[in-house]
Amino acid sequence: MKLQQLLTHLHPLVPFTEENPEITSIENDHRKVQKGSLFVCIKGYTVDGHHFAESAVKSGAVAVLAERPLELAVPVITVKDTLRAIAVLADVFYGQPTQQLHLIGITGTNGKTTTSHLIEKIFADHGQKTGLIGTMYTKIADKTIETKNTTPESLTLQKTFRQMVEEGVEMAVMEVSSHALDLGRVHRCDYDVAVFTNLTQDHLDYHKTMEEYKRAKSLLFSQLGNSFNLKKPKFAILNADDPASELFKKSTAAHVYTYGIDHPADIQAVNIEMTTTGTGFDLLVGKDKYPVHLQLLGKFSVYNVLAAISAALVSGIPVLEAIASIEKVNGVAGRFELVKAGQDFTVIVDYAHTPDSLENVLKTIEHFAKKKVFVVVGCGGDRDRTKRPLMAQIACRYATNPIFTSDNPRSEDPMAILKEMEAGVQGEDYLVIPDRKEAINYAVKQAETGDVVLIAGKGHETYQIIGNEVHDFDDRLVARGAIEER
Ligand SMILES: CC(=O)N[C@H]1[C@@H](OP(=O)(O)OP(=O)(O)OC[C@H]2O[C@@H](n3ccc(=O)[nH]c3=O)[C@H](O)[C@@H]2O)O[C@H](CO)[C@@H](O)[C@@H]1O[C@H](C)C(=O)N[C@@H](C)C(=O)N[C@H](CCC(=O)O)C(=O)O
Ligand SMILES: Nc1ncnc2c1ncn2[C@@H]1O[C@H](COP(=O)(O)OP(=O)(O)OP(=O)(O)O)[C@@H](O)[C@H]1O
Repeated sequence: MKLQQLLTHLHPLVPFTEENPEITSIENDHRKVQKGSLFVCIKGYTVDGHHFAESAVKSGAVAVLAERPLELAVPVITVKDTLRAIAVLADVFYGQPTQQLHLIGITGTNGKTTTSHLIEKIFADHGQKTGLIGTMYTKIADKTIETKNTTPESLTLQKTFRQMVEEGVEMAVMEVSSHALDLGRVHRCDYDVAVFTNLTQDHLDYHKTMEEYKRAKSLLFSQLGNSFNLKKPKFAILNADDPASELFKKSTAAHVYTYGIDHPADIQAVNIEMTTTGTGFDLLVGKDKYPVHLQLLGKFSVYNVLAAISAALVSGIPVLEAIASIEKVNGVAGRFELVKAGQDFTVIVDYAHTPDSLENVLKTIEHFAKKKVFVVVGCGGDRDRTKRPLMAQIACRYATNPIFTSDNPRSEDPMAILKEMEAGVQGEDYLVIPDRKEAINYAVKQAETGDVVLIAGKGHETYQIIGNEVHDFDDRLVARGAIEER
C-alpha cells in the first residue's frame, strides 16, 4: 500500500510528502523494522520511541510517523498523537478486518475472561469458526498464541484480526481492558456486541479515580470524546444490577439489552440454588422460563452466564442452544479450579485479585464450607496500592485462617506490600508467610477433613515476578505437591 493512500485515513488530514513509497509493514518497535516499513514513534511509559527512528531508518524504514519533526533521510509525517494514529493506520493496512467478523467485546472489572470463554463455547457449538483474545491467550481457530496484555496494542490486534479472517474465523470475542480503551488500542474496532460485566475497584494506579476508570470503560459503549472514530457497537449488553450501567445506557447509541438477578431485565436469573457441585436457576426471557443447571459455582458465575447468553441471543443464537452449551462447561482454567489429589479437604485456585472478586469467591465458599477456610492471598507490586488493606480485610472477614503472602511483588519489597495489607486489619488474626510456596505448603499441611483452602490471585498464571525476574510458579502444581507430601 502506498504511503499517501494510508495517510488519507488520518483525521485531521496530514499534509502529503512529495515522496510516496510503498509501505510493506507498519512497525512501532524498531527491532521489527524491515525494508519498506513505516516506523511509528510512540512515547511509551518506559522509553520514547522517537529515539529509535534513526535506527529504524537504518534497518530499512521508508517513512516515519512522529509527534515532532525529525531530521531523517526519509519522509517524516507529524501528527498530534501517534498512538491513536497507529490504530487507524493498522486498521486500514490490514484491510479493516473487524468489519468482516462478528466481533464481541467484553469490558468490566471481573468476569471478562470467564464470559469470553463461555461466549466462545456457545458460538463454537453453534458451528462457527471462532477467535478469542484475552488474558490467558489469543486463539485463532485451532491455534493458540501466548499474550502479554489482556488487550494487545492496536497493531498486534489488527494483525491478529486479519489472521482470523484469513483462517475463516466468523466470530471473535475479546476482552477489552480499561487501559486498552484509554490508550486507544481498540480504536476502529467494529464491534457488533459490547458487553459490560461489572465495575468495582481496581487499576487505580493507572486511572487514579473510580470516575476516570468508569469513563474509560464507558468508551466501549459510547465513544464520546474520541477524535479517532471508534465505531459504535450495534448492541450494548448491560448488567442491570450494576449502578455503572446507568451511565453506559445514557451515553450509548446502541440497542441496549440487559441481564440481571436482583433487578428486572431482558433476561433474568431467578430461584438460584447452589450446591457443592453446581448452580441451578430459572432463566426468564420475556414471558418464557427455562431451567438452567450449571457446573459452575457462585452467584458471580450466574452473572457471567447471563452476560454470555445475552450476547448469544442478540447474535441470533436460540436460547435453548446457548443454555445447552453453557451447561457443558465445567470451568475455566484458574477460575475456581479445584486441585484434587485424593485429599479429604477442598483446595481451590482462583484468579481473584480484586477486593470484589475475592469477596465473591469467599462468599461462594462460605455457602458450602462446613469447617475452617484458609485463604492464601497477596497483592501485586507496582499496581493499585489502595487494594492492599481492602484485600486483607476481606480475607479476614470471610476466612477463619487468612495467610498473607507474595503475589508478583515486581520491583517492590514484598515485606512493604505485606505491611500495607496488614495496615487494614489491625487486631485481627492472620499469619504472614512472605514466601508463596511456604504459605501454600503451610495451609495445605494444616487443613483437616472438610476444610477449604483458597489460593487466590494467580489462577492460571505459571510465573511469579520478583524484581525484574520471572520465576516459574504455578499455584496448582505447588498445591498438588504439598497435598502429595502430606
Ligand atoms: C502502561 C502500558 O500499558 N504499557 C504498555 C506499553 O508499554 P510502554 O509504554 O512501556 O512501551 P515502551 O517500552 O516505553 O516503548 C515505547 C515505544 O518504543 C518502542 N521501542 C521500545 C524499545 C526499543 O528498543 N525499541 C522500540 O522501538 C516500543 O515498541 C514502543 O512503541 O506498550 C507495550 C506494548 O504494547 C505494552 O505491552 C505495555 O503494557 C504493559 C506490559 C502493562 O503492564 N500494561 C498494563 C498496565 C495493561 O495494559 N493492562 C491491561 C489490563 C490488565 C488487567 O485487566 O488486569 C491489559 O490490557 O493488559
Ligand atoms: N462476574 C464476576 N463478578 C465478580 N467476580 C468475578 C466475576 N467473574 C469472575 N469473578 C472472579 O474474578 C476472578 C477473575 O475472573 P476473570 O478472569 O473472568 O475476570 P477478568 O475480568 O478477566 O480479570 P482480569 O481483567 O484481571 O484478567 C475469578 O477468578 C473470580 O474470582
